[in-house]
Amino acid sequence: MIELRNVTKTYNSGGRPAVDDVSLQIETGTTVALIGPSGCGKTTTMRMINCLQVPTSGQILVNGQDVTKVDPQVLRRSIGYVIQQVGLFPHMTISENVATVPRLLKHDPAKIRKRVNEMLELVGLDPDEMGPRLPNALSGGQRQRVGFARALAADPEVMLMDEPFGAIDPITRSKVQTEFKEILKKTNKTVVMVTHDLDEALKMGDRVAIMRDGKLLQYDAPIDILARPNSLFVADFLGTDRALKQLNLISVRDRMTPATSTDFPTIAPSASLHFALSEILAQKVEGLIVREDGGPVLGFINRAAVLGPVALAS
Ligand SMILES: Nc1ncnc2c1ncn2[C@@H]1O[C@H](COP(=O)(O)OP(=O)(O)OP(=O)(O)O)[C@@H](O)[C@H]1O
Repeated sequence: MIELRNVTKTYNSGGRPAVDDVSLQIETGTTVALIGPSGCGKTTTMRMINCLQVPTSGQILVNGQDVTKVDPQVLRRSIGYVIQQVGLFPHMTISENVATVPRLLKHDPAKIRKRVNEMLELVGLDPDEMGPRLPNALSGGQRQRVGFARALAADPEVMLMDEPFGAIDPITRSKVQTEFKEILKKTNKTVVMVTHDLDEALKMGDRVAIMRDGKLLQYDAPIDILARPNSLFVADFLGTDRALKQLNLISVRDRMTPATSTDFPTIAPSASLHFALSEILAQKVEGLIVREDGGPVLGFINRAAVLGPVALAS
């Protein structure tokens, strides 16, 4: 668990704080996305967790331990860090890059080799094909995967991710987001990520922290933030399509009813209500049969079921 207690950071004494009295708790195994307008203090907040910045006042605890009391080298090796520019060492092979922290930690070479291969496989790269290559022989999306594998290699409990998908094209980004999210859940990482992309924050975050002028305005699950923004600023920030955004966060499985007819197009149970609505509109039908590809009928979803659950505060 990561805990920020009344954390303030002022870069210039007497100036406005970059981070202003922020308190929040991040449960083990969950992901928090920090989001807000440029300059609101997201990056500073994240960088204080691995002591790349030191709080002016307040405390940051990782598993009950004050991060400013831990040797910075030890702290940074125990916290994975993924950044947009990836920062791979250009003259080292992909395998050597992924092995960086385990080598620093002086793990056994055979164990490191095994771990590197496991990590490359985990992020969808073939160790035999990709491992011997240099970073410049990879695409941007592949390099991002290597950066992620490198951060995971030492099996840190905590991962910090600074705009990790910023440099990837939108289609690859969506795929990589889904894969990284699954890996982070499977490996039970506690994650703090900074993003400028609201859809990314809503997709990746178990909770989203919305900041403005150094202050934490709202800290809630995506669905709750969309349903109940606590200020005009947050409501504006979420945009006028926040009802539609809620549909993205709920799956067909959660809203389907028993099927009484099979005479409709089909949709997968894991599809979002947003996708179901667009299919219903595009195909001009009343509803859709829910089933896995080639599997038995699981249920039915109609327009009313899609639109019913959207709850918006007035
Ligand atoms: N090293 C620094 N020295 C002085 N001021 C800084 C430093 N780093 C950040 N700041 C200032 O602190 C404030 C918060 O910056 P920070 O980078 O944390 O915001 P951010 O929300 O991550 O911004 P962005 O979305 O533009 O990356 C800004 O006003 C910024 O100019």
